[in-house]
Amino acid sequence: MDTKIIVALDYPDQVEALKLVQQLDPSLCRLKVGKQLFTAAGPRFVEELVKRGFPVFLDLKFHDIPTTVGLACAAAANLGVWMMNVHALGGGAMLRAARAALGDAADRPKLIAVTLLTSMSEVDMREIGLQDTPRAAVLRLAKLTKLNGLDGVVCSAQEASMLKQELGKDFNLVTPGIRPATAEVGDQHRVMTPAAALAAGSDYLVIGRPITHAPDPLAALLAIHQDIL
Ligand SMILES: O=c1ccn([C@@H]2O[C@H](COP(=O)(O)O)[C@@H](O)[C@H]2O)c(=O)[nH]1
Repeated sequence: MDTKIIVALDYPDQVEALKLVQQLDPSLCRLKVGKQLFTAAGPRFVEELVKRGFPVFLDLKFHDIPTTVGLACAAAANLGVWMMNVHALGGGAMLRAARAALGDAADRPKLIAVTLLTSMSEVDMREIGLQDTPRAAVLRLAKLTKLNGLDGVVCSAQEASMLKQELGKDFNLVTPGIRPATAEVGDQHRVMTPAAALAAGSDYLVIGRPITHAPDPLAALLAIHQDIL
């Protein structure tokens, strides 16, 4: 099964992460390794997840000068990950360097760019000098991402239908901020339920705490599968 669910393994170390991973298999979910787990467990743990057959999204959101980002993307590709990302706010030259570093082999990792973090509201945008709406900023950054040859973006599911319409069905939309109706929203602002996100055009749903903080994470994941059947 080509699953659309990406479980965010936001755990303090590999021992904690493996408690969940050992209950999973690649037909149930893809896995995301972010800054916390990567910093604690390192690249060898990413390789271990790849070895177990999971498509791994390395969510390190690179944002630096173009040369540094290109070299970081090349190093990430060597881990055998399925997907990696950078921040679109790094600009066109940085996006091109990231894309160029991955080459054109058929099995290269997918490269996507974060538009506007799903935790950000219009108030947060004003604080950093962005004067438009989240939708306008996301569209602008997604267009820049596509123009520079990347495979898709991280956005909220609230922007998914607009982006599918504007940028086409092959441009991947990876959406965190997914919350089953009964889940706590926490620090996310632009959220949607799993079923609504898929209906809106999300290609992949990134889900962390609604699964990892559940009393029975496997049961929580299976319940989401049922919900989106
Ligand atoms: O805009 C973004 C980009 C990345 N994330 C990451 O996704 C997960 C979401 O976890 P939840 O516990 O389901 O909120 C987390 O790893 C973030 O770093 C995001 O939320 N928004």
